[in-house]
Amino acid sequence: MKIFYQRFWGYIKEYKIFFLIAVFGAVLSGICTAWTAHLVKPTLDDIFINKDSFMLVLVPILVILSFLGKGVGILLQTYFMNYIGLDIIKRIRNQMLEKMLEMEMGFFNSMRSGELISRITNDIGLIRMAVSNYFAQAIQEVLTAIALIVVVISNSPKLAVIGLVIMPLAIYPLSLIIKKIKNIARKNQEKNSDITSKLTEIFNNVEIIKTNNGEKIEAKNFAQQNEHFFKLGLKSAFLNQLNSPIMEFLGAIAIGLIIFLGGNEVIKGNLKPGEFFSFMTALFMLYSPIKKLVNMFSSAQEAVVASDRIFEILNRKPLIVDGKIDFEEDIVSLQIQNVSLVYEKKLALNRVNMDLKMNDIVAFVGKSGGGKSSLVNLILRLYDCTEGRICLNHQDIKDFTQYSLREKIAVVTQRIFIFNDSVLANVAYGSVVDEQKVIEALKKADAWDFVERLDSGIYTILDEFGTNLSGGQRQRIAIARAIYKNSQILILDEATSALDSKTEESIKDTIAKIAKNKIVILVAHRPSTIELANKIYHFEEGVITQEK
Ligand SMILES: Nc1ncnc2c1ncn2[C@@H]1O[C@H](COP(=O)(O)OP(=O)(O)OP(=O)(O)O)[C@@H](O)[C@H]1O
Repeated sequence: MKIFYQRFWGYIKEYKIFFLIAVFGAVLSGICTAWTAHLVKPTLDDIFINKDSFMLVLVPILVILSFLGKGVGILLQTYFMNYIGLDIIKRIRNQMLEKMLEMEMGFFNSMRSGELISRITNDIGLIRMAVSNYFAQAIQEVLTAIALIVVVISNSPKLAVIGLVIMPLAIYPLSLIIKKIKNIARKNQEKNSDITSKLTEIFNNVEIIKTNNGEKIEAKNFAQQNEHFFKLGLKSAFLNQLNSPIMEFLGAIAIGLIIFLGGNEVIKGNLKPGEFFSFMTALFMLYSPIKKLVNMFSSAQEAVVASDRIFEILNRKPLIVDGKIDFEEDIVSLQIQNVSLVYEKKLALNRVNMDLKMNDIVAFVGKSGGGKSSLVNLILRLYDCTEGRICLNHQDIKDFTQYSLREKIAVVTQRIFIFNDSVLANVAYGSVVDEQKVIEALKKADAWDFVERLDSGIYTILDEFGTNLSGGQRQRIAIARAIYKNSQILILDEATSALDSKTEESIKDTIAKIAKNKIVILVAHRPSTIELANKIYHFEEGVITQEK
């Protein structure tokens, strides 16, 4: 809990003025609340018993003013704290995505996408309440409680002892419950991640699920996870509610005792009725802030767990450390020197060597799983070599910033990314948009014919994953994107596998034409694609076995 507030205090400090206004609102409403309890005393003693006509006018005005003050205070507090809370949440959400995108590929392989989505949406949602409301509300409730305790003690210190001694007795059972709530909150949030992961998996694979008649299996698996989630939610709701009856029971004991003892004092004439009722009103009113504080503390457990999950990501350092040099010169050569790559335990590349020069068109061939795509991933620095090094113009790529390195490389991989945006934005993705250049790239990639015929041409919005395109059309958009980038290294990893032989032939001509002053790497199985290459590297189980 302490760590939680320390973490967010760092953020809140940046909104000093707004925070001070909110605290002023909290103080105002706290004082006004206590003042209303105090007004019971002049109402009884001065108006009813002493029949004071001046007080008859003054007390109602003071009542109205104190409620007005309370309302204004609450409004100031809630508006400014919500502003601070929502703004912090917005910033943390942005920071989280930026941080996640900085992570190496291994991070994404080990975390399910649903888990990441859940942290960035659900977990952040959970801390919102705590940051927006609990900080100022806690201040307000503590101040209200202190002010009411002052009223209680000033009316009868003797009776106050009874009321105020019972309170700490409640702390022990409540602390046990709160500990349990925290455990359940952790399980609950993990389960929520499981559910989001399952849903992402289902929606991303809906075609396969349908073709394999998997709807019932998926629905059943989901229902099981959902049932578990429901049980945890119910348990947490029950424990959260258990606080109130415990507090109420102990409160009733205190009030019963006070009525007995206080009534006795009034009968004996040691205490005025006004003092007693003011005391009782303040004590009744004291119950509300204390109950709210206890409830807030137990609800904040979810936020504490969520903030642990959020800061686990925010404090994590990417394993791929960015280089310092902006790589600006032209690429003349690419060296792969004694490179090995181990994914967790799997040896994917074993002491690979290669020396490529500008104007080379090389082909990586070999059986599936041989390590071709792994080498491409290393050149792109999506992973770091476990051993050996990769150099551009004889300088280790680790020295360069990842941004400047990837600016120099255009890739079409087996997995084609189409964004839910226009053809124009899809082709120019990551670069400055130039319509004429996009059309040129589409023409070179043999995609212009079909794009031109789309309803809005290059402005047609493509569906997520490019589901409104055929496999071959998707591939041609991806090739156009690589051509548009006009980088000095062009990597085509099975980039023409979905094309008919005539289109493939035409794209081959384009590649031959644009290969000038570039290094082109073709990862391929088909002999037709390999024809272009002046060097062929044969991969088998991570080793280059043949070189022509
Ligand atoms: N992210 C990963 N984590 C663990 N192992 C991986 C990962 N990616 C690839 N591998 C393993 O590394 C080996 C080489 O895979 P790679 O994708 O480089 O082969 P490839 O030659 O490109 O195959 P294909 O022609 O089928 O695309 C395979 O045994 C594969 O199972």
